[in-house]
Amino acid sequence: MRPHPLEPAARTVLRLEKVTRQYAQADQPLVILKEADFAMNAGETVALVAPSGAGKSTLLHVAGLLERAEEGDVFLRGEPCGGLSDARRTAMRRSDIGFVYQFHHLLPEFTAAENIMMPQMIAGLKQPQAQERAEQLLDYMRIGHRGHHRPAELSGGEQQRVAIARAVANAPSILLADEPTGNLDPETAGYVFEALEALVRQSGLAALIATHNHEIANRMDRRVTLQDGRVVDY
Ligand SMILES: Nc1ncnc2c1ncn2[C@@H]1O[C@H](COP(=O)(O)OP(=O)(O)OP(=O)(O)O)[C@@H](O)[C@H]1O
Repeated sequence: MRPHPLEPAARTVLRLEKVTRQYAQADQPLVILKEADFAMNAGETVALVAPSGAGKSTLLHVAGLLERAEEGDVFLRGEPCGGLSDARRTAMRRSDIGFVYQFHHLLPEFTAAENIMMPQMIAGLKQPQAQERAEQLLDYMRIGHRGHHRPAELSGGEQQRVAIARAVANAPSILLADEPTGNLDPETAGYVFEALEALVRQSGLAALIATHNHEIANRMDRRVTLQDGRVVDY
């Protein structure tokens, strides 16, 4: 249904509508998401807390256009994405969505700054501008002095802060994070998460963060879980 012309502009940046995602098995398919509905507004932070194997990563992959739903659709800023070509989905993902994973997945042969410059230059930015933004982001994450180091020369917390900076390098409107602090000790997890939260709040990103950490979940605007393949608030 079209919004009324006098309504304020829709603030929903991500919406899943009756999304079903299943994996083929020998006997019957393994259904992970079943007619799942979910919506997230600009600037909203949402924690996704569910037991291991419940489908958190699957939900993030479908929401992030890395996997296609068998049924239902994903809407990015109102645009239905299910029927789009792989190339178009990749373009939308690159411009609109940042991903952070449990492991940093930084390119080992490049410095921290270069890792953050890479997605910007793929998006067409010139090297000096990409470098300036990388340096700003490193400063913001309080690791400005580590920009010339390669990932192997950084601590786990520093590596993850570089990964977060890289995820937002192209100024996406949505951040999807899969256990972003799951590989860190509790103290490091705490300060990495603080940096992530500050960045999200400051930039007005909508963030969906899968986590087993209830302290982190409690700091989000909203908490959701997966129940029988559906997304429910708790
Ligand atoms: N490609 C695949 N083929 C078959 N089954 C899969 C595939 N990917 C995931 N699964 C299954 O789907 C279920 C949900 O997996 P998913 O990784 O989404 O869970 P999760 O909640 O993120 O778990 P964790 O907290 O352990 O990371 C699991 O039972 C998993 O084994």
